[in-house]
Amino acid sequence: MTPSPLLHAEALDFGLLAPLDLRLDGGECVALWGPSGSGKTRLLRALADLDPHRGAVSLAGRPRDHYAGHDWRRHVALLPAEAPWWLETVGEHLAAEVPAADLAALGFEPEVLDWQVQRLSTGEKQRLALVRLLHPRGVAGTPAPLDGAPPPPWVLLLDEPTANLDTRNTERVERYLADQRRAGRGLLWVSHDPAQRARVADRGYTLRHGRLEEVR
Ligand SMILES: Nc1ncnc2c1ncn2[C@@H]1O[C@H](COP(=O)(O)OP(=O)(O)OP(=O)(O)O)[C@@H](O)[C@H]1O
Repeated sequence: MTPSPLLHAEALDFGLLAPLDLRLDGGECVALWGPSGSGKTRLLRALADLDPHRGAVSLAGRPRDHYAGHDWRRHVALLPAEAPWWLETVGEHLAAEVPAADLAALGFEPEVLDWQVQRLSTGEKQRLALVRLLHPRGVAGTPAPLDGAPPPPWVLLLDEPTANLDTRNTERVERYLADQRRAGRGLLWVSHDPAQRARVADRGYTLRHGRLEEVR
């Protein structure tokens, strides 16, 4: 029997594209690309259950309805192209126990937690939003993971996570995300860069003529 995919969308319809099927396994990185305005962000938002949609989406074999809304979004976590920041300091946005190793992997000293958000550059915001995706503040009662599963999030929906970064920081982010794959998380990664897709992804989906097509 084929094991169920980590994330599975069947006949997903959010009003822009033909109803689409998509699967993502744990430990897999799948690239997503297509022209500007083709619907990549809206697809990620539908998978994260942030916008209305029809069709069946399941996580670890359990349908969306099995999970409370906040629990789904904790497990199927979206990194937007421009993540919002609403509190004064970086540290206020992150879990109190955010590992220094995660900060260091993305080029930060622990002092970054005291930095004012308003001083952050675009690229610093992008890298710190990735740390926050893995270690958000104020997530009550992290559910016990399934056997062998990493702590949530299990799926990372990444909207051009290196768009504002130089080569060195792009490498840091790629390494950090490779570590997340090794931990068993599944990555759906929007990238316009064919060289990056070849480096990081096992396969891909492209949006063409209002349809999602799988590319191997
Ligand atoms: N809330 C919304 N309501 C209606 N249309 C929307 C909404 N958000 C986005 N759109 C439209 O849906 C289309 C797809 O937008 P989307 O942001 O998903 O594109 P994209 O593929 O991510 O593009 P880019 O590569 O430029 O980021 C665009 O025409 C956009 O204007």
